[in-house]
Amino acid sequence: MAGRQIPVVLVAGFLGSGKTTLLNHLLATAGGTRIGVVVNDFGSINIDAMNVAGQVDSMVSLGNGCLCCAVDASGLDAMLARLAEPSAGIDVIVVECSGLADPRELIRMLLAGEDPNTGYGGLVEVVDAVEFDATRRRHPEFAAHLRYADAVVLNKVDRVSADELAALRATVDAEAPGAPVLEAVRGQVDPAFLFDHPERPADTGPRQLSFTDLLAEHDCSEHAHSAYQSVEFTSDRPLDPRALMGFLDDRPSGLYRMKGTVHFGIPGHRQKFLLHTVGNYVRFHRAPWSSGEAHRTALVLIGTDLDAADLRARLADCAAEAPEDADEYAMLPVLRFTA
Ligand SMILES: Nc1nc2c(ncn2[C@@H]2O[C@H](COP(=O)(O)OP(=O)(O)OP(=O)(O)O)[C@@H](O)[C@H]2O)c(=O)[nH]1
Repeated sequence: MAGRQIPVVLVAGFLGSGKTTLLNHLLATAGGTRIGVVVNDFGSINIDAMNVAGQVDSMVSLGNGCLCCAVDASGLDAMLARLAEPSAGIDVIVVECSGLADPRELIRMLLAGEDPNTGYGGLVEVVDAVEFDATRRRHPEFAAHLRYADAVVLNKVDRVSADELAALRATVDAEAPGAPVLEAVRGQVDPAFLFDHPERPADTGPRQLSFTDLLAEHDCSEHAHSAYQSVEFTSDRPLDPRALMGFLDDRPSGLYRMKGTVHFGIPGHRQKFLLHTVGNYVRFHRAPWSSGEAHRTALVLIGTDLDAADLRARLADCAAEAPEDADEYAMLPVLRFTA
């Protein structure tokens, strides 16, 4: 007889909405709750996995593509079964979907899953308060995912005005009828809320998961990700901060998301710089290199109509000649965008 099923909670949301930030917050504040994590990156460098590594009880990372297309139900079952080993003592499993995943497909796989120790625990949809309107216009199907949400985290509310927030709330309430909406800055919501989410209301109306919807023919080519591509760039040579800022100022309009680590190697600034761009937003965070970690730049660029060779060449041109001789103002353009 199987014991209690471990709930598997999906965290979904468009590129850069704040899923990894939310996950890190949950991991940091979950207290005694042991969380197993499945991280999915779009792109073959596992930036998200790197950004949560070290905090988790047990992690499976799936690189190289979108979780909903890369695994079939048995693949997902195998990953979950690993995390659900009784010896791991995991209380809840959180699956961070890639920013281009279709959660319906994952819900379907979880509902069809055969592992007796795990069961579907709900969909948490992260909405980017700044980008939501634009994303909704470009990708109506993403807004449609909200109707499957059991809870919505309306994130980055620090970056919108009270009026914008009120308008956004109205839209999200309409798109996710009955789902609780949690306004958040940096994903800071009470984990108890997401792991023990309220029962669905009796009349779940349009949010109800219909098997017809979920079992509908799933054609990956119709996903948003078929229009998106990811470009990886790595460099062992430090990058020149002014040159990199020049690249960022002049990045192609289709380049929606960049994330990864940058190595400048300038005296006083030899730490790792984590770079995030989402739409027009650019932010660096400093972090220590882990012991044994190579001091190198590793970036993933995600967008539409990208010229991969040109982007790689332009980034390669940012390599610094002699970072140790950089003048004292060299880092200023980067530090202006460093949190
Ligand atoms: N100002 C502000 N920035 C935020 C907030 N939440 C996240 N960010 C920033 O937004 C950027 C993207 O956050 P991530 O958590 O990496 O987003 P993600 O959804 O995991 O991204 P993908 O996996 O690429 O889809 C990072 O620079 C975060 O620091 C917030 O509430 N306010």
